[in-house]
Amino acid sequence: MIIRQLNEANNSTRRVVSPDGNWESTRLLLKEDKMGFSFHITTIYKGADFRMHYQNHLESVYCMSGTGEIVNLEDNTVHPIQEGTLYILDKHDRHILRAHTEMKMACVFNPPLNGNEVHNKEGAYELA
Ligand SMILES: CC(=O)NCC[C@H](N)C(=O)O
Repeated sequence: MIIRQLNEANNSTRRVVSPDGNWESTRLLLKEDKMGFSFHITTIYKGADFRMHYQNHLESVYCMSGTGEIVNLEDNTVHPIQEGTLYILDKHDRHILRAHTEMKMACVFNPPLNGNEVHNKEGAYELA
């Protein structure tokens, strides 16, 4: 069994701050834990408006607090995000995320991240 505390992880190298100024993410569970997925608590900063395309990963994102919206660039639909919303990028969907307020998200990635990934120009994480 593995037990981790967010407040401890926030003060460690598990906390990654994106150089683009849009988000930070504390990666509580990583590839090295051999669970087959990684689990992160992510803060999207208020006013963030950015494009992503996880070409190499599937991702589920659950909103714990805050409000915003996601644009599905595959069909140009816009979906509000609020506490309790889960969006699932099951088709490597190109998307834009907008934060109307700060948003706290719980994120699961398959395959798991190694720990220090930040987005490349495409808004993807490279595979190690
Ligand atoms: C929701 C989202 O994809 N935010 C970018 C950061 C990512 N969740 C991560 O934890 O690396």
